[in-house]
Amino acid sequence: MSARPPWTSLHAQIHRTLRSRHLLPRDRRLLVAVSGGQDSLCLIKLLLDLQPKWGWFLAIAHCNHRWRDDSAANAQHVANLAKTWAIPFYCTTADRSLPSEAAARTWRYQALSAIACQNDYQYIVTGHTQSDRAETLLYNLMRGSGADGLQALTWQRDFSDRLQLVRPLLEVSRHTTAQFCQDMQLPIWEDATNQNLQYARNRIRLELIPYLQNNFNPQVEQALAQTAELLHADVEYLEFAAQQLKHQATHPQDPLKLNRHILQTAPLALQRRVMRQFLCQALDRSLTFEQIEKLTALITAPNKAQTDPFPGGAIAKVETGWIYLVLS
Ligand SMILES: Nc1ncnc2c1ncn2[C@@H]1O[C@H](COP(=O)(O)OP(=O)(O)OP(=O)(O)O)[C@@H](O)[C@H]1O
Repeated sequence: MSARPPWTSLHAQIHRTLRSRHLLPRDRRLLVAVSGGQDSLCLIKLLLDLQPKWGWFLAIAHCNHRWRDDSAANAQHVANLAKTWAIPFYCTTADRSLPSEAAARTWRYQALSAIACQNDYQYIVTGHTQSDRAETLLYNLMRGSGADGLQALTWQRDFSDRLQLVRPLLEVSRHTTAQFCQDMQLPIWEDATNQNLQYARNRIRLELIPYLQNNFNPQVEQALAQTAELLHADVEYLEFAAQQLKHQATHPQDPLKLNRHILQTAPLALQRRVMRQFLCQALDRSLTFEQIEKLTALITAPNKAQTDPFPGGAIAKVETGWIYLVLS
């Protein structure tokens, strides 16, 4: 008989989080995204240890960006771990060079979704931590994000009707995942690019956060993550209220026409969100703050006012009580 795994306070914390937030229901098929770094190793070990209580079917997915000389060795390292734990392993390798961190991220999520869909997994689980959440909030704050960007990394996100992304470690610091890996003797694969100060994200992690911890608040990561959590609830509510307002303001026979009188009585926060939802849906792309502001301005603009063309050529115009979008 194999010995039972040790039960630590972190096991108990994650067990409680999964239960209270209903993140990963029992008996589901989970695809765990493992880079080989400390956070995702901590995640997979916790899920393996909790598995008997929850009845999940676990598998590992690794994405090889081919960014580093040791990328193939890194993938092999994760493959070996999956073999040791006797769980399925899926690996995708990029077939083109990925020009930026953002491009790599987009490719990675597409690759993970494809593996999940082809092999019938309902959940992709990642090892994002409280520290990632705090860093993402700071990064987006400096880029001028609204609350939507500052809610930074949510516990779960729908990829489709049948596939969800879940991040169970959002209340766990990177310090804790490192300690856990050490205690459990998990073989971390160190990613040398994490130390490269050319990347803004690394400068935030290695320079800005330590500065804030030393000079302002030792618990700054926790405080920022808490801000993200509060903003998340606000954003959820505002998006819901905006959806309802958009529904009321949309012309019953023409989805490209909005009633200005209804919008004029709403607060600016909702006007902006309605305009963003309306434009994103009609043009099927995300838009900049300035483009949404131009459309919002039409709510109170004189009759016959219009915007410059949006990407793709569409123009919004005012016709007495209505704003309507003319697609090119
Ligand atoms: N190469 C990889 N293969 C599989 N999973 C990965 C890989 N890289 C990252 N992940 C998953 O994503 C999580 C977050 O990693 P990291 O913080 O490096 O990514 P990121 O680019 O900042 O992602 P995001 O934009 O989603 O925050 C990891 O804990 C892991 O679960």
